[in-house]
Amino acid sequence: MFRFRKPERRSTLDVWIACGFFLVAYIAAALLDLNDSWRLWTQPFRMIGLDALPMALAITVGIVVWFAWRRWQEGEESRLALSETVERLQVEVEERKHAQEIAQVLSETKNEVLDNEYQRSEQLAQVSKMGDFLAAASSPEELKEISAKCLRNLLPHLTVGVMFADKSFSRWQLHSAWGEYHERIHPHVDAEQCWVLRRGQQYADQSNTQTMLCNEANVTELKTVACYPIFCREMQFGVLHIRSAEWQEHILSAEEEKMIVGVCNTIGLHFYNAQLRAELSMASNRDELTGLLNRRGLGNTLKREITAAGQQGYKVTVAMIDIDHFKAYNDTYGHPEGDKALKFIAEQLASNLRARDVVARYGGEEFILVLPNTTKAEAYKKLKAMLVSINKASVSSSECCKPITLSIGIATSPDDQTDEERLVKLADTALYAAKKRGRNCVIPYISPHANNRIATTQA
Ligand SMILES: Nc1nc2c(ncn2[C@@H]2O[C@H](COP(=O)(O)OP(=O)(O)OP(=O)(O)O)[C@@H](O)[C@H]2O)c(=O)[nH]1
Repeated sequence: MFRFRKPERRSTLDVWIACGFFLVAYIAAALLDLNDSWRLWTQPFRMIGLDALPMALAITVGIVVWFAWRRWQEGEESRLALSETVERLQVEVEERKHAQEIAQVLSETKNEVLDNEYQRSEQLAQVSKMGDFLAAASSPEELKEISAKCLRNLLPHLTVGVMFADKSFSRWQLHSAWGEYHERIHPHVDAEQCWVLRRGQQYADQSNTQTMLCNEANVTELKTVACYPIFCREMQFGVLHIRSAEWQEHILSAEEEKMIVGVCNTIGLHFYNAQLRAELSMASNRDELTGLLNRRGLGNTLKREITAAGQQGYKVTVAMIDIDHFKAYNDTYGHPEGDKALKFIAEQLASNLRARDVVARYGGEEFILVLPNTTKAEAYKKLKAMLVSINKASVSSSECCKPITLSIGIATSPDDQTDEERLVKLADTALYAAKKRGRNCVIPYISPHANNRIATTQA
């Protein structure tokens, strides 16, 4: 392709070209001069003495041709310059277009990243809110409700079932389900059939073989399954079950999965804490030796019963029970035998009660019975019979080294007192009278004076 020459080189070339033209014109003129017709044609000029005119004309023609050629060449050069400029501009336009496309892609990616970040921060806010609510939950039912709600907010677009263990931890009941195919999720699953529960790990199946699927997954027409355990320290509390009607390599993206596993672990931790709290509260309200309520456990129960009795207009009778000569029993047969005897009495008392009655170990060898909806006379009759039956049972039981007798004092609310502590104190006053009266008897509280009199009267 023709390229532009630099101006200084072009001017030198132009001189040479002009000389060339001149030479060509001169040679042409000389050759023409040899030609007859040329001589004939220039004859008139010679006759009038203008011999040089043909040469001058030839030179002029040469110069004109040269100028025409120069003009043509310059036009060619500017056309070339123009086409190069156009080419350059086209390249520039292409480059700009490309840059614009990159900018567009970058801006879209940025928006996507921002959207994802926003979504993630929303989800984190929800998870942290869930953590607060879970920490404040006061029952397993509340924990289940809060967990299911949070999971629903995090995975609203999928078919999901949230299952929690029943009391025996052998069956997982469907608590909540949502999504297009939620009706196809089974209402319960047995622990032995669930790979998540058996392995204690998340389980996903996106193959179309279904060989490893639990019965729950096989019977439904849904295809891909992903299950996540809700557990803590080997204790399984629930399962998050996600289904899809399509074969999918991943139901959840890697990011979503990471978040869901974290949420399930948090829920598991709260269930575990709640269980620990319940066990702790149970332990602090229970007597270790007999398994009965202890004095702390009794406090709340007695208060509740007295309030209910006041509201519903019935009577509650409290019986304070003490084993007779228990120090001597311990001294004679040893402390371990004394423990056995205490357990025996606890079992006897519990087995003689109605479902609503409460028995507690008040301390040492003292027990308390709370008998709702029982008058003093009814309690007296019932406890007298109990006294005899426990004594009889102790005779034949291998738990007791010798027959055991009990002394019992009773007081009734609202007749004697409506305050639980004072009511127990009155029952204790009656018990003191029973001891004084010779033990192995039931004494109702009447008044300090009357009880004193009863105590000193021979049985
Ligand atoms: N084995 C055993 N003995 C206990 C336990 N708690 C308290 N005791 C014993 O219970 C006995 C109570 O004795 P006391 O308060 O003198 O009464 P008692 O000997 O039963 O005499 P009375 O009540 O007047 O008939 C003490 O010897 C305590 O050591 C326990 O958990 N296990």
